[in-house]
Amino acid sequence: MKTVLVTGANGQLGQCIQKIQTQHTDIAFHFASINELDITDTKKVQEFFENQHFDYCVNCAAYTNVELAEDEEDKAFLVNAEAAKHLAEACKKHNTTLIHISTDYVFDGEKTSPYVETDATNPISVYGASKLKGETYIQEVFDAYFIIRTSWLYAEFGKNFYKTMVQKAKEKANLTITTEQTGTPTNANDLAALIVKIIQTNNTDYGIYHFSNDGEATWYDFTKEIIQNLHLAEADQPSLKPVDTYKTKAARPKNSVLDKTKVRNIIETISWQESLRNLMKNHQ
Ligand SMILES: NC(=O)C1=CN([C@@H]2O[C@H](COP(=O)(O)OP(=O)(O)OC[C@H]3O[C@@H](n4cnc5c(N)ncnc54)[C@H](OP(=O)(O)O)[C@@H]3O)[C@@H](O)[C@H]2O)C=CC1
Ligand SMILES: Cc1cn([C@H]2C[C@H](O)[C@@H](COP(=O)(O)OP(=O)(O)O[C@H]3O[C@@H](C)C(=O)[C@@H](O)[C@H]3O)O2)c(=O)[nH]c1=O
Repeated sequence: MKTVLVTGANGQLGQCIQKIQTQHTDIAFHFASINELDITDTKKVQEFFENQHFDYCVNCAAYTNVELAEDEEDKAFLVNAEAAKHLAEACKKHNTTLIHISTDYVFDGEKTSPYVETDATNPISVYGASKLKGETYIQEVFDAYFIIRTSWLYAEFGKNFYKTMVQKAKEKANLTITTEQTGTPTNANDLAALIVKIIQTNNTDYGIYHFSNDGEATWYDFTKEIIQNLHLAEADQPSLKPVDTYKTKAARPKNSVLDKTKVRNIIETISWQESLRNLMKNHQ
């Protein structure tokens, strides 16, 4: 029986992993929310690893508010960088493989084709910089890590762009959505499946991986597809307008499409439209 600690377990991704735990009776999960394990509490992290052996630690804990991070730099770096480093140190000491999640926002978006794992990073936001620092720390500490960079996560859980748009569309709001960024929406349930697959197959091809659904979209394209899948009557349709720029505090990469060639050695990938459709059949 493999033992797996999941930090930040009540977040969006953490809940997606919780949802599939019953399908994996060969894995003993310990789901720790921030209340049980605050990953910035170094002493608590050490105690946790001393009290029980974990074969894997899946770090779903993160500071994810891209806008607020511009004003809360210290907090973002504490959670996304310093705490990630301490987790890696605990993993190293206790022979635990770390599966850590990172982001497309480590790139500046100037590349005009999909980003591969070895491309130069150059974050343009505090959030992106804090996540990159977390990656760097982990790599400095040890080798037994999977750093999975993903993009534009959404699911039926937590707070995300998809859920905001579903709610606004149902309220018949006037939506103005940017076409300035191109990336790939990713169903967090698909990422949860990748994480479990790595664990189940005893994969030891450590390193950085890019994972997202297939294809590309602007936030406007994503919103349009969400609304189509709601199958609203003509009279209930919201107004949807593309705009060049939607004013925000944090800068976001113009292009953050990730190349999935490497990760396809582990799992198949599916188009973002298909995965969105699958989710919306069951959750609206
Ligand atoms: N969401 C997205 O679009 C994307 C996310 N990612 C990465 O994927 C990972 C999972 O993201 P997602 O599930 O969407 O994020 P969420 O914000 O939904 O979940 C993060 C969880 O971490 C918790 N948390 C925050 N600080 C701490 C702490 N100090 N100790 C323990 N837990 C803490 C949060 O608790 P609370 O809510 O109480 O603060 C929350 O439950 C993150 O690493 C994120 O950077 C990558 C690309 C896209
Ligand atoms: C709400 C809203 C946003 N936007 C724009 C703002 C922004 O450019 C874009 C995305 O909006 P959000 O701020 O919701 O998304 P954002 O927080 O930037 O999402 C990011 O989260 C972090 C955690 C990641 O790691 C990234 O991969 C990415 O998913 O859409 C509109 O154009 N219209 C709207 O009504």
